[in-house]
Amino acid sequence: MDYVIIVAGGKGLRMGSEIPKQFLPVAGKPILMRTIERFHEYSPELNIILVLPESQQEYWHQLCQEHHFSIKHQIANGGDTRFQSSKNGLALVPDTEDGVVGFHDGVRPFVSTEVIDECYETAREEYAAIPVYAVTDTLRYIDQHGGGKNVLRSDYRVVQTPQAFDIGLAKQAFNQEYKEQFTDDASVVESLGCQVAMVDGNRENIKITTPFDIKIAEALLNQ
Ligand SMILES: Nc1ccn([C@@H]2O[C@H](COP(=O)(O)OP(=O)(O)OP(=O)(O)O)[C@@H](O)[C@H]2O)c(=O)n1
Ligand SMILES: C[C@](O)(CO)[C@H](O)COP(=O)(O)O
Repeated sequence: MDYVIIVAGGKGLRMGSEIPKQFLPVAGKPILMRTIERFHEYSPELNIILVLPESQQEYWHQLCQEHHFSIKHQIANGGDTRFQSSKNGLALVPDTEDGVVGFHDGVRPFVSTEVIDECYETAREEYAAIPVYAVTDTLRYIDQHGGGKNVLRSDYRVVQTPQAFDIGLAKQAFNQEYKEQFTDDASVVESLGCQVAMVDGNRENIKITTPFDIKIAEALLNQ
């Protein structure tokens, strides 16, 4: 059986909104519902685990009632770091389970079902897969003294989610002690010494982080 862990346990500080950003409506519907719908559309059989701060779970249930949102999911408590939130979600996947588990940001509602499929199928064959896309701006490295120099952008990729792994591998990876460089789930798996395959992401799969991203999200839905 396959799983997706949708992490929405963060503080949304860069958004600065009164309502946590994952609940903000885009074209009338909370972002988090749009994200969950994408995975249900990919596969109605997929087991969905949603990670939310305990203090927001009651509000989420109210929103689900208001919006008649009925896609089945389990809920895990958010942690102080993304690593801890992912780990709390993974704890709800039985140790005996075979298959693939994906980790996806609750605030990436525009992932395509093709990209989800590519990540899951690549992880089934190669144990670990993440979606990436090429950098389109010039990139500049800034040194400790405030100086800088351009770097070769073709050496870099922008990383998205879902990040998909063999369940056994993910369980082993998240047994490690937390390290500061764990900014995504692939970095946790790589710290075991494993290779992570890259697949093409979709450019619209933005992480809604700041108020500007809400404008982009509205525009994407109105095109
Ligand atoms: N302790 C944390 C931190 C982040 N996340 C989740 O990881 C995703 C990507 O993180 P980001 O967009 O940076 O969200 P926040 O950490 O909430 O934002 P900020 O850094 O602005 O506070 C989000 O869906 C966020 O809810 C999480 O589940 N638990
Ligand atoms: C996981 C992620 O979305 C991949 O781009 C990203 O690393 C999360 O970053 P943040 O540190 O939570 O902003």
